[in-house]
Amino acid sequence: MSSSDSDALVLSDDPLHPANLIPELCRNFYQLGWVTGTGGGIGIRVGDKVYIAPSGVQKERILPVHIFVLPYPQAAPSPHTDRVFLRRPSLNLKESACTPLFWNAFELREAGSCIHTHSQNAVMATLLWQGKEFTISHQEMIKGVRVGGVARALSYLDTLVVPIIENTPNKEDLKDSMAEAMKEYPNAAGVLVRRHGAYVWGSDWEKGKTQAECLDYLFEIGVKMRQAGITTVVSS
Ligand SMILES: CSCCC(=O)C(=O)COP(=O)(O)O
Ligand SMILES: [Zn+2]
Repeated sequence: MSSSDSDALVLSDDPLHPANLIPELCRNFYQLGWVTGTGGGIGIRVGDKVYIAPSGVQKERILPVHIFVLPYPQAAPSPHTDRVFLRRPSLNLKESACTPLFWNAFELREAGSCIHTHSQNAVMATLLWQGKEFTISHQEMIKGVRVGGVARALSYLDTLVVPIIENTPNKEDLKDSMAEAMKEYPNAAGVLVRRHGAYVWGSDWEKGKTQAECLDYLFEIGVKMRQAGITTVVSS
């Protein structure tokens, strides 16, 4: 494929094209403090293509030409390449180190997007919930969260449970523990990574964004409640 052919995979006048959405969403997430200092990001899958941002760059300054495009499902990689690409940026960039983790959401939940945040709300939740689960109940925003991130919405009467996995020095090493947590908690809409952040997904980019917003709200209110010493639920 020539570079102009492969550029056609990321150059579009449509603001909803994933190569336009990823830069826009990353700018929004930067304002929320989710992707500062180059950390965090989003991967979007539409049908048989996955769109991924570069690694280690200022995520709020990404352009469509910086986007990698990978086939989905991923063909078996050759011994000389880790991954198969339909399009790589001409600049000397590497795909996000989150790619294998985003793949967990695509494969295990048939997700259409996966968002990785370095939100301090998520990190604080993993510090105040020292076990392997974050839980919260009796919050209206629980109704915005979907079972498994992609199915029916939870009810006000449901308790939200998000598994917490331990961080590792190398991001790639999180793939297996994230997948194990997703299998052990099939109803969870995301996975928290202790002292690091969260991975949240949805069936498309909009629903993934909504899931990430609802979960981040619940991490924040949960943290504030613990810090205020509120441990009981008062009814009526
Ligand atoms: C200060 S960022 C450390 C690496 C990390 O956790 C991260 O999310 C960055 O991922 P990237 O997409 O830049 O490979
Ligand atoms: Zn990270």
